[in-house]
This record gives sequence, structure tokens and C-alpha cells, in this order.
Amino acid sequence: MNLCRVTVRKMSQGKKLQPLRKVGIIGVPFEKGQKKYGVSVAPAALRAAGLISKLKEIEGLDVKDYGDIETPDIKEVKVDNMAHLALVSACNKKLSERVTQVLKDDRIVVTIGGDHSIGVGTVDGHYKVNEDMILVWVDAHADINTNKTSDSGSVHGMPVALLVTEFRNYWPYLPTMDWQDPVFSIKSLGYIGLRSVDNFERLAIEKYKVPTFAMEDVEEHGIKNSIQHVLQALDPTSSRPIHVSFDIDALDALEAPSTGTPVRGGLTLREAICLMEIVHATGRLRAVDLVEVNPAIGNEKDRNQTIEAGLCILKAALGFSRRGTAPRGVLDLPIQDPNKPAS
Ligand SMILES: NC(=[NH2+])NCCC[C@H](N)C(=O)O
Repeated sequence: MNLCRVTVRKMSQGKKLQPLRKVGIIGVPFEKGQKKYGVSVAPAALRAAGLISKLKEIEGLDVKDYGDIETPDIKEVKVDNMAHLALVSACNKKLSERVTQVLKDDRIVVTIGGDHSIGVGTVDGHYKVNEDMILVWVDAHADINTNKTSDSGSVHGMPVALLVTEFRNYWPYLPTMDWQDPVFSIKSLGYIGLRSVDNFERLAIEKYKVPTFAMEDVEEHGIKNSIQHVLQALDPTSSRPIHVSFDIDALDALEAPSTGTPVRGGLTLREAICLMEIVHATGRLRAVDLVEVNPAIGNEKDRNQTIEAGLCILKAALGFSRRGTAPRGVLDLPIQDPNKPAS
């Protein structure tokens, strides 16, 4: 018997990735990864603001709504400095399965959070289909704390550390998390928009040389060069599937005030749109998360502004362009010489 097994890796490498024009939406009304009320109502608020119909307006885009992930009410486990782990785990397990299903249906997955702890489920589910995926984490925060380094004990500051294989040994045994094997490599991760990074997180980013464009780098190089550099550094062959996990607090707090951990000095909405347009243009976007929109924070104007910013970002990721098409013929008109009388 031949014991030599050929592993068929779930890689899209080799065959050139084709742009997908089909999208699947998943809502995740989950907020136990942090302490404030409200981020769980974001999927409903975004839907009420016309998320589905606005995406359907994008030419040639087929949009299917896969509904919300409901988290079962389960008994909590006790883990030091890690709040609500059992609930976070249960939600992410279901989410991961749904993400995998949407990708297998040949659709780009759009996941609407929820707080950023749901990045565990989206990336886990994506990795199960595309092991060669790269991850761009657009955020004011690095979210790479463990329960030993976090000041808050909130899991929304820990999803990246839960996902990456290089951090396996930094964790104690985590009850309820057996379903999740940290197999994604930190070498496939890049950051954009950082400006509130904890001490240990900074050490980790430096140790593993994670391609990072913090706000001062975006300021120096511009958003186009920043995202292009990250994509190029992670994938010089320009062939790998892309996952963008977008925390609305990557935007300046003036642009997106309704969020739980706002930080001033962030991206403008225009910069975020530009980033997403560049990712869209690669034709390799396979998953995008929009998290930490909290409609319960601020007044009505804040709420509307934040939701609208979120919608603009998703539309840009999926191919909406502001460049209107000039009516046929308009650009062909002869240019009138101002010195000559009109004939
Ligand atoms: N996804 C977020 N908004 N994360 C905020 C994290 C804040 C802080 N670094 C923490 O670990 O608690």
C-alpha cells in the first residue's frame, strides 16, 4: 500500500483568479466581544438604510442575503481576562461555517458585524476555502492582544492573535474553542490605519515584520501607495485571494462617530473609498467585513453619518464608481475657439 498521501491544498493559486460579480451578505448581530451596548443592532440598521438595494444598484452585481447569525444562549466558561469566550466562540463557529458556504456558492462574502471579535469566524471560514488568502486589517487598533496582554479583557482586541498560527503557544487552553485551529500565518497579514497600538502589540508587529501602514505612514505615502505596498508585500505574484476586515474606527472619529472605541486622526472617508476601489480593481477580493458600527452611540446625525460611511465603503469594495458616465456624444462636441464667433 502506498502510504504517501498527496495533499490537495485548497489553493486558488495556479489558475488566475477571475473577478466575481456575485455577493453573499451575512449579518452578525453580536456584541459580546466588547462592553458597550449597540453594535449588535448594526446589521438591522444597515439593512434599514438600504444596504441590499444599494448594492443591487451596482451594475452587474448579483446580491443574495444569507440572513443573520444568531448566537445560542449558552453557559459561559471562565478564562482569565477574556470576557464571554463561550459566546464569542459559539457565534464564530456558526459564522465560519456560513462564510465557507457563501464562498463555495462562488460569491464574495460581505459580513456585517457586530464587533471585531467576529473576524475570527470570517477569516477561519475564508481560510477553509482559500488557504492562500491574504488578510488586510484596516483598523485604528491592531487587535492582536492575548488574554495575557490585553488591558480590557475584551475579545474584540484579540481576534488576530486567535487566528495566527505563530501565536498558538501564547495562549492557555481555551475551552469551547476546539473547533478553531489557528492555521493562518501572520506572514499573510497586513495593517492599514493603525494609531492606537498597545505595547505588546507593537512588539508583535515588529517581531513578525507585519507590513503596516499606520496613520503616519498613510500621511507620508498617501493611501494609494499604502494599500498597493501592503498588497505587493503580501503577494508579489498578485494572484492570491484578498480578505479585507474593515473596522469603521479606521475612519477618523469625525467621519464615523458612532463606534465604541473611536480614535481621532484616522482615515478620511475618501481615503477608505480609494483603498476599497484599489482592492476591487485587483479582481481578487473574496471577503470583506464591516465591523464596530454602533448606532446606539451619539445622536441621529452621528448614526446616519456612520452608517452612510459604512455603505460607501462596501459599495466601493464591490465596484460602485462615482465617475458618472457622460451622456453619449457629449465628449465628441467640437471645442469652440473662444476667439472665433460661433458658426
Ligand atoms: N476592534 C476594536 N475596536 N478593538 C479595540 C481594541 C482596544 C484595545 N487595544 C484592547 O485590546 O482592548
